[in-house]
Amino acid sequence: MGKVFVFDHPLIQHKLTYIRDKKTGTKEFRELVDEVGSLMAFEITRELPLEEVEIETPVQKATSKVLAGKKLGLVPILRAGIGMVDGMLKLIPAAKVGHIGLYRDPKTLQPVEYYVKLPSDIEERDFIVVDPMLATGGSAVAAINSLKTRGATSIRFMCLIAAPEGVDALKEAHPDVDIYIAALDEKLNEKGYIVPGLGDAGDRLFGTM
Ligand SMILES: O=P(O)(O)OC[C@H]1O[C@H](OP(=O)(O)OP(=O)(O)O)[C@H](O)[C@@H]1O
Ligand SMILES: O=c1cc[nH]c(=O)[nH]1
Ligand SMILES: [Mg+2]
Repeated sequence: MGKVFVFDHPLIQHKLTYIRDKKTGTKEFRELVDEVGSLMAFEITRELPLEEVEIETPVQKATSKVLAGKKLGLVPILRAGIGMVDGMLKLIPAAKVGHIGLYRDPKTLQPVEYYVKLPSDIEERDFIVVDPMLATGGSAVAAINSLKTRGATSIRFMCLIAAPEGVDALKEAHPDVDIYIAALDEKLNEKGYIVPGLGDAGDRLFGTM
């Protein structure tokens, strides 16, 4: 079964409070989501494998560590996932970025896929699917289905805020996928929004309320 990790680093928790606050406007919201994207990228890459290489410092020859293993692929779920990608790329600039476009039908809450563009070397990469919100879980499950159908075998999911319903749905559908979140909230409301949540992440990022 996939594991769930909550990033309780004080800087992430502090910034998340201002992201949640309805008084935070679009510009600041975007900046904060970008910053938390970087901080979460730092945490999620903690276990990346290293290998020793030979180098020469100005003083003498030395062995030192560099990243080894499979290359990374980031896959934001459009639109809102885009808000976290630049922050992540600041720390892992060589990652390739695929995009999966999905919106949640407001009546049925079912995801509707409208765009998929992924790196060509899918089997070679460890993917991190990124979306600020894991609500019913429908969008994350569909995005990961889409990646797996195209050949991805190593996938993790990262979001800012998750509802217990979304975590359960994702674990059930994709038990091989570990989930990384900044906060696990209380529940979903009758419209499928996370409570207390932050509202509609895409609308707040792009100012489309
Ligand atoms: O877990 P779920 O119930 O599927 O809900 C979560 C999805 O809803 C939001 O996207 P939205 O449909 O609002 O699209 P947007 O990013 O274009 O605003 C959010 O960014 C997730 O993708
Ligand atoms: O609370 C929620 C639920 C789904 N999508 C959002 O953007 N926010
Ligand atoms: Mg939205």
